[in-house]
Amino acid sequence: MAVGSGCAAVWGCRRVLKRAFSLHNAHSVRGMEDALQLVRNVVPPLTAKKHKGQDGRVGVVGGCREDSPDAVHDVEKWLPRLHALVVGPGLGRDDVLLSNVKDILEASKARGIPVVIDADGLWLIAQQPALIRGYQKAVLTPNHVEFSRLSEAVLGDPLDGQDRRGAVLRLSQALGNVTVVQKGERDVISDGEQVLECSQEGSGRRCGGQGDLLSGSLGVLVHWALQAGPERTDGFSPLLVAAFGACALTRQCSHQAFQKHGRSTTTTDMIAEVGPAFSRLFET
Ligand SMILES: NC(=O)C1=CN([C@@H]2O[C@H](COP(=O)(O)OP(=O)(O)OC[C@H]3O[C@@H](n4cnc5c(N)ncnc54)[C@H](OP(=O)(O)O)[C@@H]3O)[C@@H](O)[C@H]2O)[C@@H](O)CC1
Ligand SMILES: Nc1ncnc2c1ncn2[C@@H]1O[C@H](COP(=O)(O)OP(=O)(O)OP(=O)(O)O)[C@@H](O)[C@H]1O
Ligand SMILES: [Mg+2]
Repeated sequence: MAVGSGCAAVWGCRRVLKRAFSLHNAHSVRGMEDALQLVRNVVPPLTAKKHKGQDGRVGVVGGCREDSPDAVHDVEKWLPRLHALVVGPGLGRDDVLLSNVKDILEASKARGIPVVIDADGLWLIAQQPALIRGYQKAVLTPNHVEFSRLSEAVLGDPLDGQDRRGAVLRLSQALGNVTVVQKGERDVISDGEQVLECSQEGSGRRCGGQGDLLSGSLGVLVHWALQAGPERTDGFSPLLVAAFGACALTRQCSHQAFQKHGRSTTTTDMIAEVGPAFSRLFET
């Protein structure tokens, strides 16, 4: 989407049409370039006027400390400093641990802290959907199987493979418009109102840990998008745009790492690609 004085009129006209289309049809899926531009709109500029942590302090609840008796108290101390929390990567499914994670989620919601819930954090949500129902600062990032478990637990029916967009929309609505990302060949993202699909070219490698890269980068993008506000996301929810950005970044990292390492690509190789991938997608 070219935006400049010469194109202002075109841009303005297209923008009105797009907004009309997108607001009229809640299931509209936006083009990749338009959606990438929305992500660019929320990336905070680097300036000498900022200090450490100002553009995001993100906590990860990944299972090491959450097994201790004082886990909730220990983590709660950090909450006032955090802009977002990522819950789930590497968590495990131990009952005592998940009980602590439940209390940490309750404390985070009470403070209005945005939460990204992935992996075994989703195992907990499938068991207790009420934990995040209606908390519109939550983003869930299920893979195929995790989505099916959630769909079964919340809607009573497993994944409808035919109509992925409808399935994601319905699950989001049933959870009170939390944002849901169904990862897959194309990532389908919905806040129960609108739907975005990310088809950024990734790779054929399905090494473990790629979902962790997605949920971690999403923790940062959620903070940036909420800080930027809906006026920067053209009528789309900031969380929807943040989720699209994390999906595109993760897939681009996979694509770049696979070009270098082929079948031996691991998520560690992908992490090394975050800088160049981010620049390619979001640095104008
Ligand atoms: N960094 C860490 O610590 C990480 C920790 N992790 C943790 O590891 C645990 C296992 O995680 P996971 O993702 O392998 O198990 P899950 O999603 O329950 O799938 C179970 C089975 O479902 C199937 N299946 C899977 N995908 C499918 C598809 N697209 N389409 C169709 N079928 C599909 C497949 O069955 P199979 O084909 O093997 O019979 C698969 O074995 C879990 O606790 C997770 O949190 C991981 O998140 C990785 C990073
Ligand atoms: N069939 C596919 N083709 C291309 N990209 C895919 C495909 N399936 C998943 N991806 C991408 O791979 C990344 C991880 O998705 P995946 O479904 O493997 O998550 P996951 O199972 O939670 O990963 P993890 O092993 O970290 O738990 C996402 O960026 C997703 O878009
Ligand atoms: Mg995963």
